[in-house]
Amino acid sequence: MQVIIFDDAQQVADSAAKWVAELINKKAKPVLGLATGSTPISLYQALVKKYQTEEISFKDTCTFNLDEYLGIDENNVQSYRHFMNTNLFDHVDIDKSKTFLPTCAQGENPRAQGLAYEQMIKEAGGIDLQILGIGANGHIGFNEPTSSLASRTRIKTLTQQTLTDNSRLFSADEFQPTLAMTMGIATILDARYVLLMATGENKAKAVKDMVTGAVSAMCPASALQMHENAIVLLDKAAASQLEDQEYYLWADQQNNKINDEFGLYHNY
Ligand SMILES: N[C@@H]1[C@@H](O)[C@H](O)[C@@H](COP(=O)(O)O)O[C@@H]1O
Repeated sequence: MQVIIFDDAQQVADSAAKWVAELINKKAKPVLGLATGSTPISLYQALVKKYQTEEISFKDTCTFNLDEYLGIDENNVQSYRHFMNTNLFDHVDIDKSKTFLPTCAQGENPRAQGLAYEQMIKEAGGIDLQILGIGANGHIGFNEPTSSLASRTRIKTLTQQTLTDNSRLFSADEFQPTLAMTMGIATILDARYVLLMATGENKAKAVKDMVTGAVSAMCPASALQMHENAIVLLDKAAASQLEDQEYYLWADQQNNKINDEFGLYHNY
């Protein structure tokens, strides 16, 4: 796990955008895994800027989102499809027919939908780079604590903590779904690279558990310790409970020299 600590959230977003841009520019048919939540919004803004300045084009990129609420219409402003359209897809040259979310409409079988999503990822050649945020309870996607580390795309019941954390995004008269479809932890671990962004003090405990805690279903993000290419981008507040901050900063300086010479990716 490569832990990189930045002064602030904007630097985290700029660094994440650099990883995405290098992938998009390097691969003929990049497959990008995307996340929702407030953390990656600044990444998407940075990517839109890079598109506007012609540093990148999304025309050959295919995307798979981590999760989506169950039975939600894509025109509902609370749907993650709406989130992706308004934060990224509507502002770049991506072909929307190549952007996928693990949807499950009313009446559809969530188990069959989960299997179909896994198959689609496989047919696209697998995910090159998966963007992740982290929940305050250590969840990734909607893989709540106790999720199997071998889980695949499926229906998941959200925890009270996640519902409370996300309730800020819903107005009082709006229905807040309690069920979601999410890529599983094994699905996420299959990505060639994973890039987790975490900012703010309220993520510090989850970040500590993920980076230095035991690999455990109680902290789903800790499964990333088993990933060959997991990069964790943190601002100082999110890194504040890590004991080895000096070491991470020093190791990053060494890595930067290698990155400057050989690029960020090594196994394409
Ligand atoms: N399913 C999403 C996660 O993918 C996201 O990482 C998490 C944290 O969101 P935020 O970045 O808003 O803190 O919230 C949601 O539950």
